Amino acid sequence: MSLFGQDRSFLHALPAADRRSLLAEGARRVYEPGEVMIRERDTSAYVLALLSGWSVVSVGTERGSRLILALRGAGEVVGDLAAVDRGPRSASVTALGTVEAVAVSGDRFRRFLAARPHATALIMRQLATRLRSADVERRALASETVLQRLAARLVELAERAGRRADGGTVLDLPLPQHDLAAAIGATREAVAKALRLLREQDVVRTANRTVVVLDMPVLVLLAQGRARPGGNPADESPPGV
Ligand SMILES: Nc1ncnc2c1ncn2[C@@H]1O[C@@H]2COP(=O)(O)O[C@H]2[C@H]1O
Repeated sequence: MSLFGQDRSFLHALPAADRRSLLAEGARRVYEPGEVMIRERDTSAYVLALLSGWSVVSVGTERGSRLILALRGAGEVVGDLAAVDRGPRSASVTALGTVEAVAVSGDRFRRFLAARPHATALIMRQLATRLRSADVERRALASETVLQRLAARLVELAERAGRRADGGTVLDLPLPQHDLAAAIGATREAVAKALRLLREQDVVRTANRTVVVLDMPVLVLLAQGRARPGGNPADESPPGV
């Protein structure tokens, strides 16, 4: 499962001349931390090419909570679905920190793609990656414990946003810790319980906005469902964890 996009973002994969043309089609915008850049179900159709900062893609749930679908950063485009299919916005996109972007109207973005088959192919690849990731996510939700899903998320965040320090891998989370629950489709209580298990076994250490992974090999095994907290095969996870 993956919160992040492809290694090579849309803007970076475009030839430099095309990248300049696309950015010249739009207007620069700066979003403050927490500002909604795109609102779920809106009928707007602009595309945002992200220049810097992190944004979070999420949907509201029936229970009034939110489910985090993805994190998007510099070089990526968001808002492509409405621009392509002219439907309402499929999700909200919110700035995590300050985000700098260029907003290109849906019409201009479609014209840009129509004139450049390789750019259209990149968008198709992005959609394919997203669909694959959504399939993996559905399987995880249907079959994995909260502990396993949390471990997998932490491994991913460590690989993509981790740095070696403090005797482990420090995750300077682009995501506040309390959003971890929203990122694995679990309740906060279940995530707090899973984190406690990981802490008790010295697999992670947690502080305000950071998580330090102390034992990556065990975290990876937990993510793969090949280890149990405490390492005792008889030590079954309680239901929901
Ligand atoms: N599962 C997802 N993964 C990554 N990005 C998404 C996902 N779902 C929606 N988005 C992005 O969020 C945007 C919301 O507005 P759009 O539907 O126009 O386009 C959407 C995509 O760019």
